[in-house]
Amino acid sequence: MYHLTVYTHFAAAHNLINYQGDCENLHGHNWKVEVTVSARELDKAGLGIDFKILKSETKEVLGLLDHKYLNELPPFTEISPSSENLSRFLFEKLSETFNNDNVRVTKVNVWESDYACASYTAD
Ligand SMILES: Nc1nc2c(c(=O)[nH]1)N=C([C@H](O)[C@H](O)COP(=O)(O)OP(=O)(O)OP(=O)(O)O)CN2
Ligand SMILES: [Zn+2]
Repeated sequence: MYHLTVYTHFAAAHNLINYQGDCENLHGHNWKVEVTVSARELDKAGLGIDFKILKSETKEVLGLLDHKYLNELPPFTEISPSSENLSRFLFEKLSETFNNDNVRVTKVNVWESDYACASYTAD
């Protein structure tokens, strides 16, 4: 199995729901997002999936969140827009985009700072 990872980012505002502390107040982050897909086979060019496609399609999905107030967007009107919930949301959206007979999204890391990251994986 081949594992490919791309790295991109988005900026947004949020406030945590059901949280007691500073983060219940409106604030923002420049989230960094790492997407890993796994490919069983390579094409004739030796690629599992072209990084160009992986990056451009990932950016399109992140466009749903970029420069938005996350708490106004489903499902974050109902669940807290924590990095954990963002990683699962992005994992599911990116799986709709990329999964096929050969390629599957296997991990999404969401970094809300240089020091703190949440991940969602296939298992
Ligand atoms: N497990 C999680 N914990 C926290 C999350 C989260 O998504 N998952 N999110 C937050 C807040 O979003 C908050 O903005 C982060 O605050 P904090 O950790 O205090 O970050 P700072 O950059 O301000 O770091 P300092 O170390 O306090 O300078 C909180 N927890
Ligand atoms: Zn925050």
